[in-house]
Amino acid sequence: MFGGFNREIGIDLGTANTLVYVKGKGIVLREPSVVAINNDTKEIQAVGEAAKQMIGRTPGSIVARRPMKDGVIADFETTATMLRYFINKTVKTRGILPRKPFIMVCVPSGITEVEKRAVIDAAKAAGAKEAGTIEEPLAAAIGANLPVWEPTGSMIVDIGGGTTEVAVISLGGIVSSRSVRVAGDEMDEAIAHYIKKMYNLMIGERTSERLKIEIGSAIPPEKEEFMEIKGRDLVTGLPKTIKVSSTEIAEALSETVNNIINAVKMTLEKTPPELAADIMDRGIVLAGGGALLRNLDRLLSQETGMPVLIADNPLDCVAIGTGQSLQHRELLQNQSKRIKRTK
Ligand SMILES: Nc1ncnc2c1ncn2[C@@H]1O[C@H](COP(=O)(O)OP(=O)(O)OP(=O)(O)O)[C@@H](O)[C@H]1O
Repeated sequence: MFGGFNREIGIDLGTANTLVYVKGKGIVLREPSVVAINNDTKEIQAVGEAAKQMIGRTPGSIVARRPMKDGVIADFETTATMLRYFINKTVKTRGILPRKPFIMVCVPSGITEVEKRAVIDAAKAAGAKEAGTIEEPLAAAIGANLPVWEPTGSMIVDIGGGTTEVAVISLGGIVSSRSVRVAGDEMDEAIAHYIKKMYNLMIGERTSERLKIEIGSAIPPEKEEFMEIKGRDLVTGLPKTIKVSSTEIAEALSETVNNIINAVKMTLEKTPPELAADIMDRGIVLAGGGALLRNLDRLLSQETGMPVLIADNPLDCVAIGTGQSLQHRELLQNQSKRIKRTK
């Protein structure tokens, strides 16, 4: 019924970024999941990239916030407004959104039925003929081209902004999974904390993220790299510039990285032996922006004794998988009926 060319849209409603995928066109919108609100009037000042630029730079009355912080919908009203804004922006600026599309929205696993309903309502309010939701690990696995519909075990580790979702999937369903609130945001916080402790320097969220992306690594890299950063000296209260090394950032990240590795190990321990053997053959697949942290694949492989691969487009996997899942709506519906029956 919804098979018409590009009437299907997938939206990855992520903690850090929201992506819109249109069948036949690919990813057409990619913006930070940030909303700036005027606290006095409660009016929305900016959404997406414009709002992200405001983080840490707003006057008292305006707050730039991430309505999905920690991988859950912390502020539903704002999330719904943000979703509507992104759908409308896709229609207006690109003019490619089909009329009355079917919209599939990827949501963090473990959100409540009420929250799912509210996401569906927000998508409908933004013009969807019909809307559905898919859980993030399943979408990531589809986007990473794992054989999720077959009777074989696949393991996906999706390291996003707020959460790391580890799941073993077989026959279109999640067999065992673990979701921990330790991912990219926590890495940024760990870096800021380390710089404060070692240098008495306060740095902003965006500076820590740059350190992580530019010189961060899960194990100290063979070739040392350095980066200059600016912050506020906590002793003098004045701006100051310092030079930080990649070894220092690896040290700052070690605890967070270990927590992610432990989540993978715990999920492997709960995985039935036949499926574990399949994963051993195929390897653990990393997705999400956190998969790009240098040497994380190497360290995870050393720690688990399993092959570890990074998905082709780790940042886009979930959005692509969400869009592609529409082709398998019937399988998804059957699967969720099966899961409800066995609960
Ligand atoms: N090269 C990189 N190295 C390390 N981390 C990176 C890199 N590029 C992006 N990231 C991090 O990836 C995270 C965003 O990933 P992604 O877009 O997959 O998250 P999300 O889907 O929005 O979040 P969630 O899955 O929690 O809902 C951010 O924390 C970002 O800093």
